Amino acid sequence: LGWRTVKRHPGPEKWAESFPIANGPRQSPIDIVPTQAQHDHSLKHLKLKYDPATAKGILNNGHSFQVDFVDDDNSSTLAGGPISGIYRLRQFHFHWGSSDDKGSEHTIAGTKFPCELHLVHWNTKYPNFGEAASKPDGLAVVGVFLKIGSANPRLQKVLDALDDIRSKGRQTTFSNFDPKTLLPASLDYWTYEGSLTTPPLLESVTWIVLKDPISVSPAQMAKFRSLLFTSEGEAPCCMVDNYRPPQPLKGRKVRASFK
Ligand SMILES: Oc1ccc(S)c(O)c1
Ligand SMILES: [Zn+2]
Repeated sequence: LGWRTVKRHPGPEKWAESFPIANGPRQSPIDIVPTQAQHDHSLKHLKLKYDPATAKGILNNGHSFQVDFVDDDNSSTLAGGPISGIYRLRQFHFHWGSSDDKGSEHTIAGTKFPCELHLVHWNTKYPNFGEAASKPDGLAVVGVFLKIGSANPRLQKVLDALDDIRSKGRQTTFSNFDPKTLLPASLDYWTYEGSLTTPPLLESVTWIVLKDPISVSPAQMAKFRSLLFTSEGEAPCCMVDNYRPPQPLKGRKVRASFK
């Protein structure tokens, strides 16, 4: 293998060796085909209630970066939509590409976006995130596409924090941030039953993928790509292409909240 082709980080094609669920019946992401999605008028509108004071920190975990939230009460929650009960916001993170023509995990009729935001919530019928993550109705993740356009001022505070967490394992405080400011005007969504898209690939996620993207500029995308997969002291490897490609639908139905 030439140096260009050597795989520094065992990518998605290797995951099934350690995580057989990678070939399971409800894996994510998927390609969403709008014409094949079924409008379900019994789907409720999304109820998102986020308290900026619950923002806690920002961490480079070696496969993405995440903004963590205090989740020991119902200050920041998701309800309504396809889910029953109340789910608490745990963290949000992104997946992105090495160039603007790829990077999202879900695709829309084959169209890839340069980046995708995941807001991760856990079902409060379970005692904590770890317990919920192992249950079929344990997690609800809101997915938001980012599309190249004008610079998005709402992203800037997150991107400005990346200078302090360039390497794997770095974290810093991140407070007073309302993730609702990252959402598009319309909360129309597709929903289906799926999984985490990174190991352990647990099949515990009700996916809620918003139809409308938010904008991100090429310069802002370059900030994402300035992060490193590697720890300080290791040969630096840019954190890019941390997306899993679409997985087989295996008979699942995708429902639409809109006509
Ligand atoms: O906890 C997580 C939930 C969803 C996704 S896609 C993750 O990467 C982690
Ligand atoms: Zn994710």
